Amino acid sequence: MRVGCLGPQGTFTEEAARRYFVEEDVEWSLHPSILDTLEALAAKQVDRVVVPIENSIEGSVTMTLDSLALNEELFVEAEIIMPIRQNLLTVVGTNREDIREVWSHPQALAQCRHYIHNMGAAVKNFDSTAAAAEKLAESGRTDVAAIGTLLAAENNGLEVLQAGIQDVHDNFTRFIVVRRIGQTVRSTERTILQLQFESDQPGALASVLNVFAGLQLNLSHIQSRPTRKKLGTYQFFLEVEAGWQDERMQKAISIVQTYGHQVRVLGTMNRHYVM
Ligand SMILES: O=C(O)C(=O)C[C@]1(C(=O)O)C=C[C@@H](O)C=C1
Repeated sequence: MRVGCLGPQGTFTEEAARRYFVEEDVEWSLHPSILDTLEALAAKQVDRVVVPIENSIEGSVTMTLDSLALNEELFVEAEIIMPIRQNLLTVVGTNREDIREVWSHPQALAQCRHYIHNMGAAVKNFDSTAAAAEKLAESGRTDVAAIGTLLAAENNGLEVLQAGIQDVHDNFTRFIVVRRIGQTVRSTERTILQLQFESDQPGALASVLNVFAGLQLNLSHIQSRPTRKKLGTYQFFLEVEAGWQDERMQKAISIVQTYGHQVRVLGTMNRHYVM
């Protein structure tokens, strides 16, 4: 199986993907950004991709949600949860007092926001934590640090100046495994829905939420995102604690559709912890 994820080697996503697909015979394909990873799946260059969707400190990875919403070919088939330990990586011989800039992926920088603020350093965004580590090693700069994995330090000959620098000790990221639509995916645990309202009316969202409540379906996540059509108009992503094939789930979807709202099933997934 060909599996795609964010590269270069040593990203958190690659770590999660390798731990999840541990028993499969995988041909790995690393991509420069989350968007490129999902595009490779749509273009049939790979069979599955793993992308981050939410972090316990910083919240949703909106690029992933928006891409799922825009591309009707994609379907989520599993969920992976992995603990995230951020590390301050430097060129050998760097003094902490000399660090003026910190380079990393925006999600990683956000997870260490207070730590970086206390250092008095500026931040610079990269497409992945491993890309930042690679660029730091190439530059040889001793006034810059990168934030990333221990593997990225090892791969690039960087020193781990400090480990576990995320602002909250218990830090977890949720990743999803995505495939192209086609074959039926079975799961018992969770379904992701995209909800769009035809018109803005009082109680529209409340009436939808009541349908799930009435059928004893627990919502584990709700996120609003712009419709991208008009300022101040939103679509919603709901995660519901039941598989797509669950009778109550099917019933909830058809009731919401009879209200005239658009509901699309973005995937159905069981949860896997990789430690
Ligand atoms: O840059 C990486 O290493 C990634 O795998 C991306 C990513 C993310 O976008 O959330 C994955 C896990 C961590 O939360 C930090 C960064």
